[in-house]
Amino acid sequence: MLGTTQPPAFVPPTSMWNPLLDEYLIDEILSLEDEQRTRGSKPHQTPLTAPYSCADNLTNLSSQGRPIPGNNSSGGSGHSGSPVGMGIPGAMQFRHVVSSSAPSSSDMDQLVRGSSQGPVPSADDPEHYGDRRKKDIHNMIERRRRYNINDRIKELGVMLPKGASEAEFREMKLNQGTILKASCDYIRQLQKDRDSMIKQQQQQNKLENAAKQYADRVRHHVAQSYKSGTKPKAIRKLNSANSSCDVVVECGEHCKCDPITCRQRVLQEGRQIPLVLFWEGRKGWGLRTIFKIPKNVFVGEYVGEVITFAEAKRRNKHTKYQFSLATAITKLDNKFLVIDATSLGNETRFINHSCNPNLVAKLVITNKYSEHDFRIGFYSMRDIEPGEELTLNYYPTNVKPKNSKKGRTKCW
Ligand SMILES: C[S@@+](CC[C@H](N)C(=O)[O-])C[C@H]1O[C@@H](n2cnc3c(N)ncnc32)[C@H](O)[C@@H]1O
Repeated sequence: MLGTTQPPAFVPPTSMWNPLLDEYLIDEILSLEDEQRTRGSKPHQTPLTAPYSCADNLTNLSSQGRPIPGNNSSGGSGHSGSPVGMGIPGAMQFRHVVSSSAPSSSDMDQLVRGSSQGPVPSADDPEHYGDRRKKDIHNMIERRRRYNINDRIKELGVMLPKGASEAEFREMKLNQGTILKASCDYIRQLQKDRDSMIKQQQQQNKLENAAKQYADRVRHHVAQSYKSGTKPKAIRKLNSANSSCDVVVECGEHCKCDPITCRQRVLQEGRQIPLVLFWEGRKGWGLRTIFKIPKNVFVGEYVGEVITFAEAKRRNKHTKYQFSLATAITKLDNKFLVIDATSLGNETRFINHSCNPNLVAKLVITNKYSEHDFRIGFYSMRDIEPGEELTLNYYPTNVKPKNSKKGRTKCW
């Protein structure tokens, strides 16, 4: 290999061991050695004064006027433990770390100088001498590589997570095989974790984008409705909320409308008008409005436990918070259910009775395919002034009041 103008085609190492690389190194060392010997034999040439290291040669070849193809690295000293970018083709990919327990540069130096123990081969037999030197250097490199591998495996063992308990970990027989296997497992786990983190991050980004788009759409629609002069949903009137209609049908999950802009989902959005609880003397607690409520506006929903008539009858003596659908409408498919707000309910259970009410109760259907989605909504029958009490006729004319005498509606 030495003496050829072109270096051998270099295959980037896929492992720590690369025979081509060894050959190349050995040839380079021997050629340097030859060069020195030749220089030293010429009397008028300056001998080498600085301590000369074989390992230094490996890393400083390029600076000594022997260009090595592909060598971009300035190199290190090659001494124990320091990362060295080898001055050889493909060195960029091959970051070599010299083992701390490996034979040192001076060992290598000695070897190259031929001061190692054992008979020195005669210089008269250059072929034999060359072969012997080659073999020694090869062995030395091989030893260094082995030490290096061992040290890196030890390092991996120290870096591995301790697992369940440190004591258990210490008891584990950490031979090189187990360390390598545990390292592979650990790296695999890290890769999995990284993948799932990336997925989570992507999911989160998606959700954030969706939320942002949603908020933008809401802002856009509110701005549009203000521009076109329509009122925002909070005090929007519902066409069907007039006293001549007992049933209000809202858009539900089967409607194709946009849930944000749909004007037929008023009750489903909940109460928008602020109300206050007020002590009404003999009537007990009552409900008042702080702001003016225009006519035909949704005010609130009566919520509670939905029970059967039979169950309502059984509980009747113990509660005053039952609201029967039959009192809001006369008949709906013969299904009369009762909403009991005794143990579960909201502020609308404090609406008191009046023969001259300002609210009307309506049956609201939000999902026409489910009989359980009948709900009770309260709507303003007229304009209600700020501070006025909200009232409802508990006994519409077509329903016989439970405490009436001779069919006459009891009215306070
Ligand atoms: C649904 S609750 C209304 C809230 C009730 N005021 C409270 O403090 O719990 C119905 C009860 O309120 C009382 N009530 C409602 N309207 C009334 C009125 N106009 N006059 C007297 N009491 C009334 C009756 O005791 C009735 O049984």
